[in-house]
Amino acid sequence: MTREKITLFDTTLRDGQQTPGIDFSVEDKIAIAAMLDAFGIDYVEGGYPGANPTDTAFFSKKRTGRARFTAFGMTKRAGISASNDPGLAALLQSKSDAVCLVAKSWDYHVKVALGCTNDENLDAIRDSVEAVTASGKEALVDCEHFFDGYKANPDYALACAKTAYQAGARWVVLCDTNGGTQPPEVREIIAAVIASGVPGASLGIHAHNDTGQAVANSLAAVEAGVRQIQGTLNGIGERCGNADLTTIIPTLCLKPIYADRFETGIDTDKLQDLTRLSHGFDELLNRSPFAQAPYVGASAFATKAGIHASALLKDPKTYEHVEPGLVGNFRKVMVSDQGGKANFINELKRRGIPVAKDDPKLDRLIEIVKQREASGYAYEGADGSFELLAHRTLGSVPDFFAVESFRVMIERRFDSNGNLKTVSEAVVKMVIDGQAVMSVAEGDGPVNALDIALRKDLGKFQNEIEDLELADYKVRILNGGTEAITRVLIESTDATGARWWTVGVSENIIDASFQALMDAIVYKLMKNRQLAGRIAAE
Ligand SMILES: CC(=O)SCCNC(=O)CCNC(=O)[C@H](O)C(C)(C)COP(=O)(O)OP(=O)(O)OC[C@H]1O[C@@H](n2cnc3c(N)ncnc32)[C@H](O)[C@@H]1OP(=O)(O)O
Ligand SMILES: CC(=O)C(=O)O
Repeated sequence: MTREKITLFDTTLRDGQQTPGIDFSVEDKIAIAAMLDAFGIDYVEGGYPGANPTDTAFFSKKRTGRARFTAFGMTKRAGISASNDPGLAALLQSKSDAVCLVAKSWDYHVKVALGCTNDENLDAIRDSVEAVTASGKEALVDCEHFFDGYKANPDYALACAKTAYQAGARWVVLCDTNGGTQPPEVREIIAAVIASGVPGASLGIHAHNDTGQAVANSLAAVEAGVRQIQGTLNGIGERCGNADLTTIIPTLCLKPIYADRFETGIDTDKLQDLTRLSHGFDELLNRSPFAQAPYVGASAFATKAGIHASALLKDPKTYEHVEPGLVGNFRKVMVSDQGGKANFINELKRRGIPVAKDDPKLDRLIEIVKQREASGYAYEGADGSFELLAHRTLGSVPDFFAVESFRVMIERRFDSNGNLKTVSEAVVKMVIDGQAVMSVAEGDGPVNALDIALRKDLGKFQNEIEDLELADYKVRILNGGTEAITRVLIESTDATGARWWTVGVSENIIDASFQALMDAIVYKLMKNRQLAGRIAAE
């Protein structure tokens, strides 16, 4: 059976640009357009030429190879002709292949926002579409507020869609601009549009996520007959965002209910790039990927619960809806107080630490982890500390050095120029090979001072930790009030590029930091001796 094509339209660079806190430069746009083009998206909407210098510069050249490079802008204003409308002229002059015109389709908006008559708006839609097609570009029309408009005045909303179609728009896109429409309403209204004479093969859906239904509404629209989906990478977009293409694409490709009937043009190899695409985009935005994102999140195939892990390790299908590798993601079985023997054996094996299921030391390790997690530790995010704890419980860790004491002082004083300054100083006393060593250091803050002092003189191990760097530091207060417990997580890295997290917990933030710093150093010394960090490929 031949499958019908679902056309993928990406508006990351246009609606995504309307996300609070997101502001792309021309260079960002060039990089993102290239990523989308290479992935196999059919249309890349790049922005609004004429509205701002960035978008005008971006559209001074064609930026995609395979994908249709699409400019966005509004229909001509009422009262002037299409040929005299400067906004429309900027769209036609841009180096785009297609123009997506936003048109009002709710009579209330025509009256309130445009201040013109319903017929003048229909004329604006018709004349603008004709001007685009006459220029040799493909025309698309985003019918803004289509679903709300249909509920208020079905005849007028349908007239807008039909006018766009009859004027020559290749795609008439039904927009749930305010994001409040529900999937059954989407199905019903699209059936009415198709019955009015606009074929499903010319219809698209543009859904916002204000009730968390953008993906569901997009899929409902496909079921009802539309054949183009508009969305964004990682669901960015105005307010709560747009339909997330990183969820929609794998659903269309991997779920038989869609995959048996439709094709997206994204083949198996490309689909395996999906997680990389999603994370690469977040990297460009300088933000952490959302761990619980469907398909592509770090937790999407992570199993914490012991009962799940036990079955998953017998057959992954027991707790996975699709195989993680199909979208370029990984299975992860975590150790925590929610874990049973299966979680621990799997994680230890991954780290090259053999242990038998009936080894009483394994029961002891599980007991320690559960007790410690109850007191505030979190080992699922502290792989380095977990590995050290496992070595200490199941085998041994060399006594590289012993810390006799440490002291941290914070002083607010005037410096020699008379400026008030807060100074942190740390003193650490250690014993290495029977020899007492004392280090004193100043730092930007107390933890920094302690870190510098700890690593200032490690005797015969000093040259081994020269490349050790503190990459990240996170503090969490676990319960409020005077009983507050502090959990510190520290990420370390070294010249090999390896990264590991260590944890410390105490009523005192300096003490918690000290524990995490100590684990970071001991892990590094173990790693140098290939006693730790031997992680099997996932
Ligand atoms: C649902 C959506 O996401 S639509 C996309 C929205 N995106 C953006 O608005 C981002 C880019 N926009 C801009 O930079 C500016 O709004 C511009 C350059 C487009 C226009 O700026 P200005 O000319 O200063 O107008 P302003 O933004 O104040 O108001 C919008 C104008 O467009 C008119 N307009 C809005 N939609 C349409 C439409 N579909 N067709 C014709 N005119 C429209 C409004 O009536 C208003 O006209 P008015 O100034 O006579 O009252
Ligand atoms: C066009 C658009 O972005 C919307 O209606 O939401």
